[in-house]
Amino acid sequence: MESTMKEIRGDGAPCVLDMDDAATVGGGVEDTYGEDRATEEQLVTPWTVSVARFDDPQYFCVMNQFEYVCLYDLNVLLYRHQERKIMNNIRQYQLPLQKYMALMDLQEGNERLFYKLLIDNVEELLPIVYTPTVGEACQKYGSIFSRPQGLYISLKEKGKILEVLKNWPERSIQVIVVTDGERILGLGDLGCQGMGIPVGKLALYTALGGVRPSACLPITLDVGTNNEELLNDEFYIGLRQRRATGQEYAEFLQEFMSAVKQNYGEKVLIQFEDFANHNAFDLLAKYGTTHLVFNDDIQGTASVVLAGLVAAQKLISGTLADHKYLFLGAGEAGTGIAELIALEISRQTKAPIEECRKKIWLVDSKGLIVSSRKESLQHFKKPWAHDHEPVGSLLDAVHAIKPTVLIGTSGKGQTFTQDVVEAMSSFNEKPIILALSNPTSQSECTAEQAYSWSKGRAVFATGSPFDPVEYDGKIHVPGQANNAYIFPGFGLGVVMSGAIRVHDNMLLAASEALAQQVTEENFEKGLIYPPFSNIRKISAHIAANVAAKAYELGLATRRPRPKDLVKYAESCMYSPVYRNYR
Ligand SMILES: O=C([O-])CC(=O)C(=O)O
Ligand SMILES: [Mg+2]
Repeated sequence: MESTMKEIRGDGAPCVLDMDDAATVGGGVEDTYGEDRATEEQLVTPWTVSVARFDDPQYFCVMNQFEYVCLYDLNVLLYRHQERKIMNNIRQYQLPLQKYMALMDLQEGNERLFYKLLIDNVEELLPIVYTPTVGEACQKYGSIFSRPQGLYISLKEKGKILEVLKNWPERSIQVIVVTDGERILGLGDLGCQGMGIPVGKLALYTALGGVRPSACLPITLDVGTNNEELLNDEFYIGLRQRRATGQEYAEFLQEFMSAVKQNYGEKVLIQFEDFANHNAFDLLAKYGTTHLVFNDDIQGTASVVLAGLVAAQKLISGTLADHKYLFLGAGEAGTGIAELIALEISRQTKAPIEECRKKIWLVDSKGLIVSSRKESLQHFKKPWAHDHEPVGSLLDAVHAIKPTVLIGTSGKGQTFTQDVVEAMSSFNEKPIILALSNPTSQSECTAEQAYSWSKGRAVFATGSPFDPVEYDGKIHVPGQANNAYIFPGFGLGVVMSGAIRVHDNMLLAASEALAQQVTEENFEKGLIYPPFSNIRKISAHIAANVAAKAYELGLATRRPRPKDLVKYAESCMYSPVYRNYR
């Protein structure tokens, strides 16, 4: 008979795990600070913890509790009262940036409460701690922050990056999100001020994917900036020099990647975020074979879009192979999505991938990518240079290709004009239109424009959040095709299986799991993504599917393989529950 042990889940419900599974609760990383809900049944004497970690935001609650300890049931006080009070405070602020700053203060001051709030109010707070407000915060980062978050590693630290990493107080790191700030969302080069992005992404790793906060490390590599405005800004927080390039840049990155592996081992997930195209593809290709790396903008975005397209087939009764795809933008997101679509069509139809790529067309700043341009194209665009006469504009390309799916990833706002959307709607009963550029100001069109110009017929989703739109008496709800659906669950799946490399099939697995989470009720509203309110459940399914694929591919090292991977994923997820004090 198999041995079992009783567990208490984050929501208080008991669940039973196999002994083997229980032995690796928390993804196998030691729960140094008692963040796991697995330890929350144990009574803790507050002063022992507070002496040890009195300055730590995770235990700020302990200080508060001294005042209340005899008077109230602490959990009730801290959960219900404090949470309501702080949400109420946050709602008082008029500007999203003020809300962002209040939430960052909370994250610094009382980390558990911050995560509790974020998890319980995810749809309301996601646009604040993440896209689009995080974009504005990055633009103003130098002037709004008194206490920096994350770890900055600058060119000045060349030769001693390992020492710098050792300065970070946490030892058991599972996920690093790193940027060099060169392409922050669609806002361009924000240099060191890009730190808001790794900080925000990792907050989502914890809130949406359940990776423990202490296991997350946000890093900004300061290699200079080419943003003249920042170079002349007295509040700019980074190096005042132009960006390092070529060999200097490559050597710096090499030292960083080696230092990470030396310090944290082989199983730390390194997520590249918002690097410029000219570095992102090379870094992924170079380190994909030696490190556990994932590029969110290439691979995460691809996986979320593929999920939406698979789900959309239910609304239009087709298969991926039935479509013709046109992209505006041939950078990381555009080519990353295109390649994953081609891979999935090839998997479904057994046709060679080269054939499947022919269904996909890309437009860049010089027009349609066609074979006559091949010689001058950057390497990541070459697979998309098909035979066709040159076409200059997006509108002409829409007329020439007659796509069924139009995807915007160029980082430029208002490029899906009325003419473009009307053309799409003239030869498609239900045109699929995805305006993916972030933040809101860079969106290719708004939800209102998409629905009114298509006369309510578009199957529409965006990278940044948009409110529902009423058109012709019907409410249309635009989905948010943002990689936030994927990376938290994907990362959890990688970490909990102890995967040592990321494989494309793991991205397909993530995509498949997300598409399966779209319900009939969601479809009825025209949605091709489930709501974020269920994201932790969704993340557990994504993690389980990714982990299953990692085991199947022989890339997982955590043994034995848990039998029920969804239950195991849930058991690994951090829940911000206060501990009980004597
Ligand atoms: O951060 C987001 O909202 C999505 C993303 O990765 C990007 O736009 O670069
Ligand atoms: Mg990004």
